[in-house]
Amino acid sequence: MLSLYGRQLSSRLLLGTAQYPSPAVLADAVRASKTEVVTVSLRREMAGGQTGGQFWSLIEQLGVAVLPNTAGCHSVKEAVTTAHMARELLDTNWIKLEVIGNHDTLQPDVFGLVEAARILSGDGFAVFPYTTDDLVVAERLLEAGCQVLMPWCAPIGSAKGPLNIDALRTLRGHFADVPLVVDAGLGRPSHAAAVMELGFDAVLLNTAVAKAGDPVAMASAFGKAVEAGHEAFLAGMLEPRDMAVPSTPVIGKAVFS
Ligand SMILES: CC(=O)[C@@H](O)[C@H](O)COP(=O)(O)O
Repeated sequence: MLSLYGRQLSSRLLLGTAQYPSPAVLADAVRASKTEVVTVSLRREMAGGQTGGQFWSLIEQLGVAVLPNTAGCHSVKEAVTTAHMARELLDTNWIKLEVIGNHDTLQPDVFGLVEAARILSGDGFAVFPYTTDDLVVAERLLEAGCQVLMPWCAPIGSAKGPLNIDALRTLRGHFADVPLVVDAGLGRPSHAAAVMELGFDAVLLNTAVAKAGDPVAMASAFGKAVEAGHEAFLAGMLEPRDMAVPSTPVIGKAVFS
């Protein structure tokens, strides 16, 4: 079981709710993925979003936990205010904290992120910070009160997959006891399996499912890939070797003359 801020989850896939072709497809994708947590942009959905007021009843019907996010916030003040609104409206102290630092890359402003994380942790929030794969920033976020980290593997919506496997491996090695969720930039189920094979606890993704030719089938594929990657990690994988090693024993081989 995955434990995030004391909540036990069977699924290690967290799914975004934006950009689906229709509310019905979103609902079917959530079910097919078997996720138990969806993230919702408070700013977008409060502004009417893609589905208007019906969106919230749809999410309620799905029976999944809601992780509100501060997507679209570019300053500490905006992010903190949005988090407080989310807590009041959705009755949860969970917040996926995004403080965007650059319009083109949508990469986090890690300085603002640490500041906002400190404020919100002090205010009693369970903060899920969307961060880079930088080790020192990760340390600062933990010092600020975060108990979960969400490093990116590539820029949001890029579908590039893990750009810096070594940095992700370093994070995993360094923070053996901290739940680490890879967030953003995944494009294919094999990307999800690859980071889960490194020992990450979960992945969060949106675009690769919502924008797939068949979002429901893709949600199902990602769900399976996450599970396969985790199972492989637990099973203990063979390290790559330089030399060939025969997989068929020589002793007892039939002799043809
Ligand atoms: C929905 C959400 O929170 C995104 O900001 C998240 O980071 C996912 O990124 P992808 O869309 O690249 O999967």
